[in-house]
Amino acid sequence: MIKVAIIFHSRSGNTYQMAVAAAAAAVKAGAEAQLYKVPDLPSPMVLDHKAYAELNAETADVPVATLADLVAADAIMIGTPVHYGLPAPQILDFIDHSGPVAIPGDLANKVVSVFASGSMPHAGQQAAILALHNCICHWGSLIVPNGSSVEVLGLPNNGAPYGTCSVSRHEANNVHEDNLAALEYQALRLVEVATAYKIGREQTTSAIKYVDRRLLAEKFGL
Ligand SMILES: Cc1cc2nc3c(=O)[nH]c(=O)nc-3n(C[C@H](O)[C@H](O)[C@H](O)COP(=O)(O)O)c2cc1C
Repeated sequence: MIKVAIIFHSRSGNTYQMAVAAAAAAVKAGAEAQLYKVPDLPSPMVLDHKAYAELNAETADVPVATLADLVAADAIMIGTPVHYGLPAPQILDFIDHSGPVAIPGDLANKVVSVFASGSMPHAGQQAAILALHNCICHWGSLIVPNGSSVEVLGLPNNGAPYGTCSVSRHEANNVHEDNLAALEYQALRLVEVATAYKIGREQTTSAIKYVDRRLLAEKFGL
């Protein structure tokens, strides 16, 4: 069974709502799904303190992501709020610390897909997703975008081929049903690609086997 790790950061619940929908969709697609929140930073800029406190209580039992969780997964979804047109710094900080598994190629056979929530239309959701696509290239993983061929992706509140984007209008837990439907497609597509890739890898020679772990251990202390 394909294991999907859904890694997210959220402050007012929108990205969390998207992550929950993605997990349900991955399970519906026949995979095993686990949500992970990335560690918070020491002094987060919080706009909606009530929603932040409620979300902290609601996600108290959601495990904090570790690098081992990335390695254990076949497929990874990353969910982020948009911060000044970029992914949230919590997500970037987590990725910054992924060297010990990224450098030796332990993430190279992962299939990865990204979604984002911003407050306003055209205010950086796609830029944030594409910024995370850059990181995924450094991991050597396979990016699964949404594309635009399927009807659900053309619903009025969808349209970004890169990954599902929501517009919260500064409201907590305000993800539109069009976006939830797009996430169902995105998770199904991710599970499909991860399944095909897993079967295909059993029938081919892995390029990753050429990684010289001894050299990396010497150079980076990994
Ligand atoms: C520091 C900061 C910067 C933000 N910058 C943007 C931005 O560039 N574009 C945007 O659409 N929303 C921006 N927002 C709003 C959030 O992205 C938006 O409210 C999002 O839905 C929050 O997701 P969450 O409910 O999962 O926390 C910003 C919020 C914060 C706290």
